[in-house]
Amino acid sequence: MGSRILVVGAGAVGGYFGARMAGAGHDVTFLVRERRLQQLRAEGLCLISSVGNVTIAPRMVMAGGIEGPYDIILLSVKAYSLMAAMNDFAPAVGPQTWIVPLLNGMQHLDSLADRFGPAAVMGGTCFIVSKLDAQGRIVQAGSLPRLSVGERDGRETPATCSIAETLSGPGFETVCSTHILQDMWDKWVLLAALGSICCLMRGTVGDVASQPAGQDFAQAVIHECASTAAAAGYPLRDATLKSTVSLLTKTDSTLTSSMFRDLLQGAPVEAQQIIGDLVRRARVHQIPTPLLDLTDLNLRVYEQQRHA
Ligand SMILES: NC(=O)C1=CN([C@@H]2O[C@H](COP(=O)(O)OP(=O)(O)OC[C@H]3O[C@@H](n4cnc5c(N)ncnc54)[C@H](OP(=O)(O)O)[C@@H]3O)[C@@H](O)[C@H]2O)C=CC1
Ligand SMILES: CC(C)(CO)C(=O)C(=O)O
Repeated sequence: MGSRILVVGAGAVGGYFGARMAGAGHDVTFLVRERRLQQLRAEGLCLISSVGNVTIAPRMVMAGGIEGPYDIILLSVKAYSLMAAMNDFAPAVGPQTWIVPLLNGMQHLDSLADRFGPAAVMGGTCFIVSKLDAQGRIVQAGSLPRLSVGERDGRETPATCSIAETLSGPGFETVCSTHILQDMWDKWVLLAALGSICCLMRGTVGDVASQPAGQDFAQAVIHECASTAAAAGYPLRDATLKSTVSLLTKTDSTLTSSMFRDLLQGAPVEAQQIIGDLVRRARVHQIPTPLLDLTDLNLRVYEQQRHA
C-alpha cells in the first residue's frame, strides 16, 4: 500500500504540490477549514500553471475528522498559522509519521520539533511562484517548481529516499537533499533579500534594479542576509551568492516575493519569520543589518496599520 500523505494547507504551495501528487495517483488528503472545503467541493482544486493546467476533485478532511496517523504530513500553511495548524493536524501524527514543512524561514523547525519531537521533523523547502486568485484557483508562473526534502542532520537514510520518491509527480522536480539546512538558509537569504527589496521599494526586482543605485541597494541587502547566514554557520557557496545577486539585480525582472504580493492585497505578512527572525539572529552574532532593520520596522508599521 502507498504512503498516506496529508497536505496541511491547500493554498498556493500545498494546493499545487498536493494536486500534482494526487494527479499522479498518490494517496493525498488535504486538511482544510470550512471555507476552503466548500470552495474546493464546488469548484475542484484547479491549477493554472505554466507547466500545464489541471483540476482534481481533492480528498479532504477537517480537523475533527482526522482518522489515525498519516505517513507524511506536507505542511504548507503561512508561518502565522502554524500554532493553530499544529493543534489541528496533531491527531494525524503517529510514531512513524514524517513532517515535511515547506514554510519559508527556519523558526518553524524548532516549533515543530518541540511539539512533535525532533525525529519526526524533516527539513524541506520549495521554489515556486504561485498565488491564489479570486476564485481560489492556484496560479503558478515561471519555471518548473522544485521541492527539496532531507534529514536535518544530512544523513541519506532509506526513509529520506522513500519520502522524496513519494513526494513526487509531474509538474515539479523533487530533490532528496543531504544539506537541507544549508538549502533552507540559501532560500532564506534569497527570500529575505527579495522581500526587503520589494516591500521597502514597493516594486518588482526590475523596478528597483533599473533605477540609479537600485542594484547597489539590492547588493547591500543581500550582503546583510548572507553575512548573517555565514555567522550562523551556513555560508552561501560562491556560486549560490552569485546567482542570488544575478537574480535580484536584473533590470527586466518582474519577480516579486509572496510576502510583497500579500502586502499589496492588505493581507497578513510573514514579516516576523522572514525578516524579524533574521534580524534577531544577526544581533546574536553582532552583524549590522541597517537595511533589514528598516524592512523590519516598515513591516511592523504595516501590521500595526492592518490591526488599527
Ligand atoms: N506562494 C509562493 O509562491 C511561495 C510560498 N512559500 C511559503 O509557503 C508557505 C505557504 O504559503 P502559501 O501557500 O503561499 O500560502 P496560502 O495563504 O496560499 O496558503 C496557506 C493555506 O493554509 C491554509 N491553512 C491555514 N491554517 C490552516 C489549518 N489550521 N488547517 C487547514 N488549512 C490551513 C489556508 O486555508 P484557509 O483558506 O482556511 O485560510 C490556506 O489555504 C509560506 O510559508 C510561504 O512563505 C514558499 C515558496 C513560494
Ligand atoms: C523566492 C520565492 C518566489 C521562491 O519560491 C518564494 O519563496 C516566495 O516568494 O515566497
